[in-house]
Amino acid sequence: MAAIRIDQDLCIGCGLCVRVCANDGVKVENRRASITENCIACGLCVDACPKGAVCRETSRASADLSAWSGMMVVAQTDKSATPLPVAYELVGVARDLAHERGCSLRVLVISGLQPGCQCTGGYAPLIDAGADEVLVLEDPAFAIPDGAAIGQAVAQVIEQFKPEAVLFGATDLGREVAPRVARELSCGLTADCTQLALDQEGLLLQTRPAFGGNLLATIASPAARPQMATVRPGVFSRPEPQKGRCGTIYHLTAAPSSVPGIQVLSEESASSGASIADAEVLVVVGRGIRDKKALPTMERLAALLGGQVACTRPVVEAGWMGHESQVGQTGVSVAPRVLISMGVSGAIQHLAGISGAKTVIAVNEDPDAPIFSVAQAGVVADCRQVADEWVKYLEGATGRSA
Ligand SMILES: Cc1cc2nc3c(=O)[nH]c(=O)nc-3n(C[C@H](O)[C@H](O)[C@H](O)COP(=O)(O)OP(=O)(O)OC[C@H]3O[C@@H](n4cnc5c(N)ncnc54)[C@H](O)[C@@H]3O)c2cc1C
Repeated sequence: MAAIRIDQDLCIGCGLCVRVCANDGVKVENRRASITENCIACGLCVDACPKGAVCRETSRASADLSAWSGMMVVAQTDKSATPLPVAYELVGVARDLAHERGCSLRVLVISGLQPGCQCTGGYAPLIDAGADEVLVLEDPAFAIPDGAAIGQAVAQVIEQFKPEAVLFGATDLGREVAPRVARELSCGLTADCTQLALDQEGLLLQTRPAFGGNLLATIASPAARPQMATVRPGVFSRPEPQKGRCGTIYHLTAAPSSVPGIQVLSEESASSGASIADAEVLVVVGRGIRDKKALPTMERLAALLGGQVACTRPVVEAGWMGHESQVGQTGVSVAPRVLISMGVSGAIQHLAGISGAKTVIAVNEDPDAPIFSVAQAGVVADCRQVADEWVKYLEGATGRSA
């Protein structure tokens, strides 16, 4: 990130910089301007200064942009050090960007296993998915999702390999690690991107919904490296593996952490089920189910279809389901093969999380509900009645009953 510097020899103390600053980030004393601690480096004062006395000062990380090249994906892993599905989704999009840019793609795997150990199946699938190099950063301490320690280690690897762009999955841990890395490297970070592209000069264009999804903001980072973005699980699809692709796997040892580590005193499972981000079939319930008592039927329907139940934000706010089940802008992005939407209006913040669904079947009493505009099949009816009938039919067809 750039900071603002004032050349005291050029400054005439006119105060135009103070007038344009919305943040009390600059003051004039004794006919000379100086930057205060409130400065957010927006640069309005740079443009306003008639004498060119105010300028941006580039940081350590961004000093020599040409030293940074190639793409990097930071791959979070599960307890067995197997990369999460979102890592493959990121490799797919980063591979396309690297191809367009004519550069290489490294995947940095965060492994909590003992040095030299690898997950079942190894890391070759990352190469099949598009990585040219896989760097396995190993430290048994990473078995604990400690954002501070992992962030510090990831920043060190990034400084060593100097990729021009780095992508993180917007998982709980990714959302904690990525800002710490950005802070450590003094670069920017765009959270929750839904599109990534390159401009003519090869700058990473990072697009994300803003203002409740009513606006798409495209953000570039021309003055700092690396360019960094987080992407939610399910936004991009997992690439088809290309068996036999060439690539190299390296094992790196993390430097000892200098941040105070997290100490685990006891463990309690927050949810027993699999993530809704990975479900092939989802029954998404909205406020239209009207009562928590309707949930068991929805769960039964989901089970009979081989899927899981997810929900809208009001259902979480009512305390009927946990936040890990919420689909949408402030929840999880999902990409099931079939999504059955029960009593969901289809607000834009909810639709932001279901764009990856292949087929949407919507059940709503209101024929004008916006959910129908994204559905391939729609039923105008009471969703509780439809769920009852559907469960009865499936139980009859399969011979199973609750
Ligand atoms: C910054 C921000 C972030 C947000 N993030 C999210 C998010 O991540 N996820 C999310 O879901 N929301 C989010 N919201 C809230 C969002 O704007 C909507 O309020 C929410 O999605 C509406 O949920 P709903 O469809 O369950 O409820 P409602 O809007 O109340 O819709 C209920 C629907 O059910 C229908 N209905 C009623 N009874 C029945 C019945 N018996 N059978 C069939 N249909 C019936 C109604 O016709 C209606 O269409 C966010 C809002 C903001 C401002």
